[in-house]
Amino acid sequence: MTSPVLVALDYADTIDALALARRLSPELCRLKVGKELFTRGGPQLVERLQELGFEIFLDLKFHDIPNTVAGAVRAAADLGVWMVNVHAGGGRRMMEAAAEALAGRSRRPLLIAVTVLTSMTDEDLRELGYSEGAEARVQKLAALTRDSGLDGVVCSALEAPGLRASCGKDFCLVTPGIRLAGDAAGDQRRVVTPADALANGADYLVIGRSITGAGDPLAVLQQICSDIA
Ligand SMILES: O=C(O)c1cc(=O)[nH]c(=O)n1[C@@H]1O[C@H](COP(=O)(O)O)[C@@H](O)[C@H]1O
Repeated sequence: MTSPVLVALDYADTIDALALARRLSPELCRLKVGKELFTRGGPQLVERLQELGFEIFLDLKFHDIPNTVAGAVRAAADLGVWMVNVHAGGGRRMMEAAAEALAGRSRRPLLIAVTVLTSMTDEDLRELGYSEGAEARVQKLAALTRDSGLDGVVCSALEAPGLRASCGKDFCLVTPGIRLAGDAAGDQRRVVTPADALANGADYLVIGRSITGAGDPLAVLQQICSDIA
């Protein structure tokens, strides 16, 4: 599996999610199960997608007290998922507890922290009381994430060059907010094309509606994979 594409299965219905998965191929992508679909389909759906041969990014963005997040991450690992995430805003002790919960497992998911959501702008951050912009805030949260022993971060590919320089080549950069030329940004604000995201140093591209909303999702996925090969 060399494809960097993670297809976001943001569906309200498990039947639709499974139908899309059956049209795609584990050779071309991994699948991301987020809050909406997991709340509908639960662990059983994750297991069914894994039975189809897909590796799963369980995107539940855990953000709670350290003990609770450690337990949630352990539960995700027991499901056999490939990647799981927490919010870096939960702080050092929360992230350390999450990393500790996975320590010593023979097979463990990659543990990643969300920095600043790709739907947010500098103005949104100011409203929350942060004087720094997204770039500086992502840098700060990524450094804390790395120091807390996690494998990498979720960020916009706009921040990837700076993070590659500061966090090193082995720090995993997962980038949503991916849009094909001409696609509507929708609720996303910090958007980048697949080729530019990889050129900026991203390891993985999270792509939802550009694929799931297409008339022929497999054709779009194949086109993306050939464009970035
Ligand atoms: O953690 C994520 O995956 C995530 C973090 C972030 O900052 N921004 C973001 O869009 N995501 C997820 O990435 C996906 C993007 O979907 P599209 O905007 O449809 O490509 C959604 O499932 C989001 O939940």
